Amino acid sequence: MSRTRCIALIAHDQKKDDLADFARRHQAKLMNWRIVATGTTGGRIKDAVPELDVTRLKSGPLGGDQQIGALISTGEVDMLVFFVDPLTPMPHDVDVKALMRLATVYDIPMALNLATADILMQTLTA
Ligand SMILES: O=C(CO)COP(=O)(O)O
Repeated sequence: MSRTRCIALIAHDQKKDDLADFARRHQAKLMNWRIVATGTTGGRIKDAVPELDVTRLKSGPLGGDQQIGALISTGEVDMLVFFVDPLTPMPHDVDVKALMRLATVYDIPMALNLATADILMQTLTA
């Protein structure tokens, strides 16, 4: 039997409202996925849609991006939605870059903004 597919959801602070709204709008499809999220983002998703299966990892600046990168490298994450804030300097910018690099290395679908994430969700049959 195949395992439940896993999507990683992350948003920088200025984009968390957008991601909470994204989770609400795509709730029906996301219900079929296991979700992993960085700490604060995961809390916001749970608040927005309590029915979703969300595993919260560490907050991004404390290693959460790296944890998600590790899960990608072990084949446990099938898709990445990461609403990045391009206008704010981040102390953990190197971690953000490393995560995007691993998503590219392992060739998993990766959406870095709302428009692309919406298109990605539309391609999912369930
Ligand atoms: O900083 C982040 C991603 O780089 C997100 O972390 P939080 O979800 O803990 O805010």
